[in-house]
Amino acid sequence: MKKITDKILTKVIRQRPADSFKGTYGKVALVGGSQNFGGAIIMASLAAVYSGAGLVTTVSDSTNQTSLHDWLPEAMFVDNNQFEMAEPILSAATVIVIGPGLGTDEKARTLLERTFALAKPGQVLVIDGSALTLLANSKLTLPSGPLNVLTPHQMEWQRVSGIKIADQTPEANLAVANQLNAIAVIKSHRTQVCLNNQVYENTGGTPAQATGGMGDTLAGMIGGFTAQFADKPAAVLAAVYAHSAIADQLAKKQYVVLPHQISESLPEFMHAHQAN
Ligand SMILES: NC(=O)C1=CN([C@@H]2O[C@H](COP(=O)(O)OP(=O)(O)OC[C@H]3O[C@@H](n4cnc5c(N)ncnc54)[C@H](OP(=O)(O)O)[C@@H]3O)[C@@H](O)[C@H]2O)[C@@H](O)CC1
Ligand SMILES: Nc1ncnc2c1ncn2[C@@H]1O[C@H](COP(=O)(O)OP(=O)(O)O)[C@@H](O)[C@H]1O
Ligand SMILES: [Mg+2]
Repeated sequence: MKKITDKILTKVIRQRPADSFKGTYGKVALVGGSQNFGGAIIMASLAAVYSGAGLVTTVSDSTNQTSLHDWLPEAMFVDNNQFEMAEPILSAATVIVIGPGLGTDEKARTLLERTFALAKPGQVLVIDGSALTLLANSKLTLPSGPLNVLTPHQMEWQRVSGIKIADQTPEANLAVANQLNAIAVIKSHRTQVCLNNQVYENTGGTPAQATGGMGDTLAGMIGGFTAQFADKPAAVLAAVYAHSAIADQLAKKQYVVLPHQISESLPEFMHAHQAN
């Protein structure tokens, strides 16, 4: 199994060209956040902005708008009850992230179906949290156009792949990822990424990360990294590594690392690990 190490950072994170503007760094649209799980989509949106996406739009339940803007005035907002307003934004996005806090009710399933119907070639579609549970339970198929990136924890992967947690070996996981024609980021204390018929194991991470919202943050980071860096598979690996490396750094002085602290550390961390 290949290892994901700090080498991936300078391979992916580039010094920004002077002659650039927000459009150079990609548009990320994030769909999620029910009335009960608003925090999840706020944390994912925070991660997308702080990892450097040029323009970020959050499509969520209207009850989440004020809290989102308290945390993140940089994000635009569309009420998911007016999904027709979100459609052109999703169509124009470089990356769509769907699932953090989406929930699994009928409204959520419709939002997932409509998003899948819009996703197209050239886009990256990051599927996380509730969207994975819905994918497994409602027998939806992944859209064939975009580069699909699945970010399950082990139980979500069990639901999607049918492989019980105890049987989730690299070989078994890779076989299903290949069958789905997707990148699978299978999260645990040592996250494994199935990509291009290889399994990569992350070398960072700490139990200080074991807190709600940590995966929502990773989904937003994968969104931000794939929006702005050309090599999309490498950008996924770099986001996975950076997420845990920042946590490892903070955990030297903290008993627990909060998801929003990972996001807030991203600009300095990326500055320190950029290549010329
Ligand atoms: N602030 C917010 O708004 C937050 C909103 N969130 C949003 O909530 C939605 C539901 O996501 P979810 O992950 O909380 O619930 P679900 O999919 O039912 O999985 C949990 C079940 O799986 C089991 N399990 C086994 N192995 C596991 C593993 N390695 N890692 C994790 N779980 C593992 C686990 O076992 P147990 O803990 O009971 O032993 C339990 O039975 C989703 O949209 C998410 O984005 C959260 O991010 C939190 C913050
Ligand atoms: N003990 C641990 N060591 C390293 N990383 C961990 C540990 N526990 C959790 N994590 C990381 O935290 C994240 C949890 O994701 P997830 O369960 O989807 O969280 P949530 O849905 O609450 O945001 C994953 O990236 C996982 O690798
Ligand atoms: Mg999660």
